[in-house]
Amino acid sequence: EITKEQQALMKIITDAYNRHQIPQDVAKKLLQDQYSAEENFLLLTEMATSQVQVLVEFTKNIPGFLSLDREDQIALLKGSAVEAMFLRSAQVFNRKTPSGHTEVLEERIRKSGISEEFITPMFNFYKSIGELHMVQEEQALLTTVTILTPDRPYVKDQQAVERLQETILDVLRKLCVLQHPQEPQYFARLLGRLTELRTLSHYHTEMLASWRMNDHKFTPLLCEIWDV
Ligand SMILES: Cc1cc(C(=O)O[C@@H]2C[C@H]3CC[C@]2(C)C3(C)C)ccc1N
Repeated sequence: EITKEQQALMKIITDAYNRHQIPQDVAKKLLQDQYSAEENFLLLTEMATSQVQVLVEFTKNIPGFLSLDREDQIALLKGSAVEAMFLRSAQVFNRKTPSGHTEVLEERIRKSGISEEFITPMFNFYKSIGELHMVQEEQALLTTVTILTPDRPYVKDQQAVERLQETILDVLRKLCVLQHPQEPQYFARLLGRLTELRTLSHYHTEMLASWRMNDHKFTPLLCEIWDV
C-alpha cells in the first residue's frame, strides 16, 4: 500500500543515490596491481574524500533537507558521514565486481595501516550488510534514514529532522514488506544494522587517531567533516 507520493519520494532518493556514485576511476585504482601500505593509505584517503563529496551531493537531493536550518544541515552531515560512508562502502564491497575483485579490495584495505582491531568489525559489518541482499531502493532509503537521525550532536530543531525521518521510515517499512514478504522482521533487521553502524563509528574515531599518531596526511575535507 505504498502511496503515489511515497513512490515519487522513493524514486527521487534512489535516483539521487545511484547518480552520486564514487567515481569509477577511484574505485578502479583500488583494484589495480600491488601497492605499498603508504600508497594504499593514499588511495583510501582519495576514496574517503570522494565518498564525502558524494554524500554531500546525495544529501542535497533528500526532499526537505535543504529546508532545514542551515547549521542543522551541517550537523546532520558531520554526524552521519562515517555511518553513511560505511554503508556506502559496504554496498561497493558487496557488489561482486565483475572478476570478483572483492578480495583485492579487502587486501588493499587490510594493507593500508588500519590496525586489525578495526579491520575485523569493519568486515563483519560488510558481511552482515551483504547477507541482507538489500535492493537499491532499500540501500538508498536506509542511508537517508541514517542521515536524518535527529539526535546528532548540535542539532537544534530535532523535531523537524524527526518529521523527515519518519516519512522515510514509513516508506522503507512498506518497501521491506513488499520486497521480503517471507521475512516479516526484515525491516527490524535493517534498523538493527544502524545500531551496528554506531559501534563502527567509535572504531573509526580511534582509527583516525592512530593514523594521526603515525603522521598520516588527511585531506582538508576529511579534516573538516571529522574535526581532525
Ligand atoms: C581520514 C581518512 C579516513 C578514511 C576512511 O574513513 O576510510 C573509510 C574507512 C573504510 C570505509 C570507507 C573507507 C574509505 C574505508 C574503506 C577505508 C580513509 C583515509 C583517511 N585519510
